[in-house]
Amino acid sequence: MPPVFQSRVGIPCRVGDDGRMRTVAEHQDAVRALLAPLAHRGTVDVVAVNAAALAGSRDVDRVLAADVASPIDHPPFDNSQMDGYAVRSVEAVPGRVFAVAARIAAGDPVCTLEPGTAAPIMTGAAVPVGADAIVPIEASIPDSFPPEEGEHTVEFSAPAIPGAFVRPRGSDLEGGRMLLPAGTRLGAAQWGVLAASGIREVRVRRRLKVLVLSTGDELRGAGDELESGQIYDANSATMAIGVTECGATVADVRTVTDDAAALSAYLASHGRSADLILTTGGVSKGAYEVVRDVFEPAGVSFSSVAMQPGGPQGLGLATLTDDAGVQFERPVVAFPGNPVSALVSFEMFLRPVLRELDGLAPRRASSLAYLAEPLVSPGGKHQVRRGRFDAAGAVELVGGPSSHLLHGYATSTLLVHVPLGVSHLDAGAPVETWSID
Ligand SMILES: Nc1nc2c(c(=O)[nH]1)N[C@H]1C(S)=C(S)[C@@H](COP(=O)(O)OP(=O)(O)OC[C@H]3O[C@@H](n4cnc5c(N)ncnc54)[C@H](O)[C@@H]3O)O[C@H]1N2
Ligand code: MOO
Repeated sequence: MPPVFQSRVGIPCRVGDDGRMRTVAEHQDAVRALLAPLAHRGTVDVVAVNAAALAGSRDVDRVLAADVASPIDHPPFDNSQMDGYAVRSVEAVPGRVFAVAARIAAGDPVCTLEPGTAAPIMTGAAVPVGADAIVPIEASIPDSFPPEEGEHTVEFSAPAIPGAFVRPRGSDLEGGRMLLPAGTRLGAAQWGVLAASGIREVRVRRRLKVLVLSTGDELRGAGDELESGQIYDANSATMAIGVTECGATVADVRTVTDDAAALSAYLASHGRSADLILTTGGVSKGAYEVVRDVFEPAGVSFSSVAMQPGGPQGLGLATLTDDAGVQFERPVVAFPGNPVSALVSFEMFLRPVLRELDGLAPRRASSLAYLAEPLVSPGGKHQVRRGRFDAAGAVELVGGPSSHLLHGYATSTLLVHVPLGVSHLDAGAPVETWSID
């Protein structure tokens, strides 16, 4: 029974008959297995719970490495939910006249309410000892606070119910209980509750470090003059930013030439700095396949995956040697150089695993949609096209299937999946789409 690519919206398809190529699902599993040990990267970072330092920093988006218990009750004391009067509920019947006690503002220390009095209290202020209910100012007569000077009286138009408009101490969370468990992704609300607990710093998972290497003699960087036959390097940007969007960090991003000795020297000096080495280019069948030349002898396998674009792939644990002559191992994921091939490979193989390792939702939102136009696909491969919704909600394709069409990719909002075994789809046919908007 040949392996099956199980589409996320349930379109199963058989693998082609040649039996030589890996299926997408098999390669996905291989990448996940290779990178699984990175889940147990030992060290943690300590980040200060400091709004000013966190604002605008990448540290806002971190994952807790350890459980955090609350050192205090939330709220830390019974407090008023309304601007009104703190009263003893048994006394507060309509028609009864109260002497107005001293005002209680948020931030004032806890005081005591004398019997027969009602204390003006502001939202968030500590409920005085003896009071068990708050009457909102709207239910008082007069319905505005009297001046602080002089003696005043107040009555209420409705009875006070015990506990009314009191926010009891510990009603959100009692001190000592779990505030946030290990593995929690920190966002605005989570940083807020840490701050509200008075916690000064938290231990977060260290980010994965990825070495991003683009290979090719033809590649130049922004600011360089292009000479004949040269192009600007796109993959350094797509891969480094893709990695960053997965919560990982880029140990170094480098454009390297098709010079095996130079790449080996670079790996000797920088290879240890990363958890993972991600390369683009130099993996197919040309005369200058530097990635293959350097990593194949180091233990990385190069094979074809039944996917288009993104067919040629390298994957494995490389045994490398550092400048001191000491061997070390690093997982290597090698994508083809064509920019769309590299991006589609990233989407299909690396993005889900990196995001999962960082506690992020691994999958793109997917939906079944209908093609606005017919398409053809190599039946023996899972094709990934780029597209967007037209005005009628059908999927129009953006550009052709070729793997150099990066502008088309950049102006698309959908990846359109044409499963293995399908060589033609009519307009109106259902397709699985992933939102890359
Ligand atoms: N005889 C064969 N030729 C090719 C095959 C094959 O099976 N037999 N496969 C083709 C496929 S499919 C792909 S994909 C590419 C993969 O090639 P490489 O990974 O070796 O990549 P390069 O040759 O280095 O580059 C391919 C293409 O992409 C451009 N490129 C590379 N890096 C970048 C970058 N960082 N930024 C922008 N553009 C980049 C490069 O200039 C080439 O045009 O092989 C096919 N050939
Ligand atoms: O498989 Mo290649 O990645 O089409 O250009």
